[in-house]
Amino acid sequence: MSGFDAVLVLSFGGPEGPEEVRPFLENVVRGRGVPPERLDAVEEHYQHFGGVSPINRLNLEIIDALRAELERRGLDLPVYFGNRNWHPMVEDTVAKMAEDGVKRALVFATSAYGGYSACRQYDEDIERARAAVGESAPELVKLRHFYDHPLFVDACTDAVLAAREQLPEAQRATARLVFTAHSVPTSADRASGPPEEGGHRYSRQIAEASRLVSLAAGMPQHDVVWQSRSGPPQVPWLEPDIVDHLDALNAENVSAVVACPIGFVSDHLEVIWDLDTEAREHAEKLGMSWARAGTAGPDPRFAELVVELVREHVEGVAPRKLSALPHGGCTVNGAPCAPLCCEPQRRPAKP
Ligand SMILES: CC1=C(CCC(=O)O)c2cc3nc(cc4[nH]c(cc5[nH]c(cc1n2)c(C)c5CCC(=O)O)c(CCC(=O)O)c4C)C(CCC(=O)O)=C3C
Ligand SMILES: [Fe+2]
Repeated sequence: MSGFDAVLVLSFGGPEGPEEVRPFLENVVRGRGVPPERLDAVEEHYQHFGGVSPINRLNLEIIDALRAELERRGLDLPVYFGNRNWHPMVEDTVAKMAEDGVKRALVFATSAYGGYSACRQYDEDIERARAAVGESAPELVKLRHFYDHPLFVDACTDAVLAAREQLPEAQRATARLVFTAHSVPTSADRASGPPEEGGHRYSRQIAEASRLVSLAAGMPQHDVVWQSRSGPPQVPWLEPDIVDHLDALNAENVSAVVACPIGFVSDHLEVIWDLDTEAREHAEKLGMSWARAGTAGPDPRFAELVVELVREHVEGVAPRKLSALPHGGCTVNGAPCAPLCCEPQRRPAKP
């Protein structure tokens, strides 16, 4: 009927023990000009949690919920799991899919957005994995961006409202809603999306998702800021950083913040370190109240969302989206969305 025989959940990956941290980090930054001092600092963040990132466990929870939701909808599609940077590696998973006789699969990448790191790099993963497997590799069709899907927006909205409830009652009405996403080099943001769209697809989609959630939450005044900056210091990245932004809000006499990590689908290490540890401590130092909204991944609507994206392909369900911005990301066998879409940036040459 639909012509698809499996779903592949494709994610970032993370270490599961102290000795896995460094090799994982080396995989992440391979050839990307991230200075060793930055890697040392990030290694410490991971070692702080025993060298275990929560990301694999959270992805397995998403997969369990996805399997149940597929079954509930009567869709008989096995779900596979593969990562870019750590085990199970996507190359091994796609090899297993080929062995199992999978011919054509839908790929759910665990990012709602366009841009090089959030979309195109997952295309590269698909291409690399298929090339490693060779002729028997299944056809892999990536599902589209979902930053403005009503189920994603609703899940984030309820998480924001639940976080606001954690604040002292007197501060709830005036608390500032602050959205965060992973920073990227400004050049990468400028190059994101097809050239005819004018660039900045990543930051525009983040801003749009944030606007939709802030309206739905009834907290229209909101800010969009960035976190987890990497790379060499001389390369400009999207700003302001959440920690600097807390200083700015404090100077404006804002006394409470609800932070929503809208750029991520689960509470992985960059959320529990950069927000729950660094930003929270900074807020406390400034005497500000701080509440962090959960990510959409654990919400039951998230599995429904993934299944709805699958049903767009297998049942011709009409795509639901709340914004007028285009949604890309749906391509075959790792092709870019359009010529020159989210072109990888040239990394600064080593001095
Ligand atoms: C846009 C974006 C997303 C969101 C889209 C998506 O979710 O895919 C994302 C997600 C994630 N990023 C993660 C971890 C890391 N990202 C790094 C480095 C970088 N990220 C970048 C961008 C993004 N990253 C960039 C431009 C770099 C610089 C190097 C390069 O150009 O590639 C580094 C290297 C060390 C450092 O931070 O310097 C680490 C360890 C984890 C897993 C955390 C865990 O283990 O739980 C997740 C989900
Ligand atoms: Fe990252």
